[in-house]
Amino acid sequence: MIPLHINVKDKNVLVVGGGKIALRRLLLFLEEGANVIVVSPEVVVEIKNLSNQKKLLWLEKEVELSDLEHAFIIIAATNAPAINEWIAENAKINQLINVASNAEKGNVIVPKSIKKGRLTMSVSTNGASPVLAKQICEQLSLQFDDQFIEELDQMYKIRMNKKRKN
Ligand SMILES: C[C@@]1(CC(=O)O)c2cc3[nH]c(cc4nc(cc5[nH]c(cc(n2)[C@H]1CCC(=O)O)[C@@](C)(CC(=O)O)[C@@H]5CCC(=O)O)C(CC(=O)O)=C4CCC(=O)O)c(CCC(=O)O)c3CC(=O)O
Ligand SMILES: NC(=O)C1=CN([C@@H]2O[C@H](COP(=O)(O)OP(=O)(O)OC[C@H]3O[C@@H](n4cnc5c(N)ncnc54)[C@H](O)[C@@H]3O)[C@@H](O)[C@H]2O)C=CC1
Repeated sequence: MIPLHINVKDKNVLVVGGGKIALRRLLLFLEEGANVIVVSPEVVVEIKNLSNQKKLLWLEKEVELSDLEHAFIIIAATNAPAINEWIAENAKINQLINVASNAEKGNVIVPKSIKKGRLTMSVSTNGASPVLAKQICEQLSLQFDDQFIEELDQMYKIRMNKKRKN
């Protein structure tokens, strides 16, 4: 696996399942301006609220083949591993698919990530220990204080100015 930072703004993201893992995943995508569709017969109250606020579309049903069609990224996060794997098997070869119950069945994994201004840190243990990935990422992020983040922003502005002149 190689790490990539993907721009998901205005991209269709299908989240199958409506539990706490689905919620954790979809919040990441909503923050980045993706169009999130949740397919699940039941959802946690936070997802219900987001649906009422029109921040996402909730389809109150079990997943069907046709739901997968227009998704750029699919998150298979039901509590039935067989359903999650069925989703992965039926995704098209060029779709990105995350299987929450078994990373190896999908083609993307969600690392632990922390954003501070323009700095993004992300850590994956390739499924060995998600808890350790979280700890390592949090420790890493302590090395960068607010002043560093402001300096980074200045660097960005200077760099953009230079690029414009070239
Ligand atoms: C492969 C991956 C797939 C993916 O991309 O989804 C995956 C898979 C699995 N996680 C499982 C369990 C837990 N995962 C967490 C927590 C997190 N898991 C995250 C990522 C990933 N988890 C991806 C790999 C990351 C890497 O490579 O290091 C974090 C970092 C990011 C995020 O989830 O946002 C997030 C940090 C939390 C935060 O920030 O709060 C906790 C603790 C908690 O929830 O607090 C537990 C319970 C304790 C335990 O079991 O260790 C199980 C077993 C499920 C079962 O038993 O049914 C599987 C399935 C399997 O291993 O096959
Ligand atoms: N990647 C990670 O960080 C972690 C992954 N997991 C895995 O994530 C999965 C989900 O965990 P939770 O959110 O805690 O489960 P949960 O039990 O809280 O939620 C499961 C959701 O799936 C929905 N669902 C069930 N069958 C469905 C179907 N046929 N179509 C559509 N939706 C369906 C249910 O309505 C429910 O909303 C589990 O498989 C678990 O193994 C669990 C912990 C951490």
